[in-house]
Amino acid sequence: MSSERNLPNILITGTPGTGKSTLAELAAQDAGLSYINVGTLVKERLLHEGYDEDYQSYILDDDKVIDEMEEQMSKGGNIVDFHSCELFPERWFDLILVLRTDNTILYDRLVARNYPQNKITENIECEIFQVVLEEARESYAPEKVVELQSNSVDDMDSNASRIEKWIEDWKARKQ
Ligand SMILES: Nc1ncnc2c1ncn2[C@@H]1O[C@H](COP(=O)(O)OP(=O)(O)O)[C@@H](O)[C@H]1O
Repeated sequence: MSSERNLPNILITGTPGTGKSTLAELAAQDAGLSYINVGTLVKERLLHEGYDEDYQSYILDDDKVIDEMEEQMSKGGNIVDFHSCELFPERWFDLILVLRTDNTILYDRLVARNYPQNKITENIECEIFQVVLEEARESYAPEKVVELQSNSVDDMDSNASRIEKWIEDWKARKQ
């Protein structure tokens, strides 16, 4: 399906706090692509079935999310940011990047966000057991899934450069 698009779609996923939003915004800006923060979209367009007070997060309505995004995704040129990846159609993405962060660094980032303890524990366990990476490998072709370290600002810069280069290569292959 990617042949129908003139620009690629990239998914940046990973445990909350690994740096998805920071990297996705930077990469979208560098490449002139659109940035889609699915969490924000869910909140603003009411694409959920309510709020889980214990985990302080919205319960997604997957069908509404897909319907809302379908048209823009079919055009290409999107960098999508979300902490889960199995709900999206496989055909949407040309590259799936899974950000990884060392536990102690991730812990400090989540504490700085004032997350409740149960949500911090859940997310640290999610990172230890590489839940999102496994989910990505099960949901997408293995050659499209790339794991990226996201511990430092240097990591972020090199990840942004890698994405920029990958987009250029994708466009060159299209011509
Ligand atoms: N590679 C990185 N190195 C250092 N700090 C980072 C890095 N990526 C993100 N951060 C910081 O970590 C926090 C969480 O980043 P954010 O992009 O909001 O994560 P996510 O979108 O995955 O929840 C922010 O304060 C951000 O500035």
